[in-house]
Amino acid sequence: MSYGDDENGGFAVAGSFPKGFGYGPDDTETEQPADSPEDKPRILLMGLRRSGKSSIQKVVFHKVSPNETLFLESTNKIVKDDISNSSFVQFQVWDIPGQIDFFDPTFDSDMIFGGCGALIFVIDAQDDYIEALARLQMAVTRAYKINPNIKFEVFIHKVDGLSDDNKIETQRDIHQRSTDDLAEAGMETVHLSFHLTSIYDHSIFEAFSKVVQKLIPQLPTLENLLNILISNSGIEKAFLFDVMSKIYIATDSSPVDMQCYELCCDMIDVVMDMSSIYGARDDGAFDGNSSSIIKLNTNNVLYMREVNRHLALVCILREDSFDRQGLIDYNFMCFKKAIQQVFDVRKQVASTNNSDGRAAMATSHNLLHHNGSVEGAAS
Ligand SMILES: Nc1nc2c(ncn2[C@@H]2O[C@H](COP(=O)(O)OP(=O)(O)OP(=O)(O)O)[C@@H](O)[C@H]2O)c(=O)[nH]1
Repeated sequence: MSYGDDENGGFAVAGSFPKGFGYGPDDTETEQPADSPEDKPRILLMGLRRSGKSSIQKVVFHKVSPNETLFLESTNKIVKDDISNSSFVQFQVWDIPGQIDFFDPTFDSDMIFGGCGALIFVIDAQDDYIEALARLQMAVTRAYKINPNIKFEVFIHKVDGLSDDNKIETQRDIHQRSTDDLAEAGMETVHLSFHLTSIYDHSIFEAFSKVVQKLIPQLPTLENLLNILISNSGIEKAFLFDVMSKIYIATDSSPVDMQCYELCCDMIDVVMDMSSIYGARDDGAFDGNSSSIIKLNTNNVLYMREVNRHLALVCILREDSFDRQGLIDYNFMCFKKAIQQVFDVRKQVASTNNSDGRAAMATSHNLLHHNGSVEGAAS
């Protein structure tokens, strides 16, 4: 059974968009004015020196291998990395040097925290973290006063060096101490989220995915669409990936199994490598009609379909469900159309705002990169 118009019609997204978001300047197919880099929503990476901030940025967004980060030079000034050119997610990642002094008059906290969507605080779990926790509290207090909408994310990082028991104990201890510190400062309403991360496995991509998802206003709609797709196609798990960064911007509502996520990431790597060698386009990237099937010896199939220039659907399903590939493909086409509609609504809202003279200002919600025309991306 495929899903029809009635079910698709269920996503009333128009009213849910915040006013004033725009599209990425690199999207030549849109008519929206370009945001200046300073206006783009940003994710801040903070933490003590050598905690691993630059490494995270390089591994997730620049395809640097973890070993190459071993001898990274210390960052001395704020590094602004605009990742919107290659990615569906439209933001800047700012790497704030560990030694920066929040009370220094040259540190423009209003500007830095004002347009910030999420603040990621990186704590080196292999080191003594007492100083890091004091610093975390200082950063959160300062940032929250300026912008109470910031999402605070704590990466308990470098956990590759810890045993499983130790990881859990460290997370519990950091959680306890940091929430106690905040309560003492009268800020018990501030919510911190904790993630165990390492650049040596997929945990850093998973954690970044969770951070980015919180900043995507269309997330519930995307999740609904994925739920409908999988339940009607015999798919076990589906991820909507930003191909370049391997961040998944949405998945269906069944729990995420790390192994399954890793398989899907590996599939993206394989397919991108193949297309960079044999792809028809100069940039080697997928086009809108690309697909790939990998059959595993566990009787499962990995199936990847390109949604647009930046996004791909990667799903895992049992081999016997894949016998009905025609049905899956039909449902996928409906899914792709629905995704297109979601972003078309967004485009309309933005252009209405612009024609009213309310120029699109970037907000923390301004994350998704609209790919003007799905058909346009297909060769
Ligand atoms: N074992 C392990 N080492 C890591 C991990 N992430 C980063 N490192 C190492 O930590 C060291 C410091 O990393 P950087 O990325 O330079 O740290 P930083 O926070 O940017 O440091 P500053 O620029 O001084 O603020 C490097 O040698 C990295 O290889 C990790 O997940 N596990």
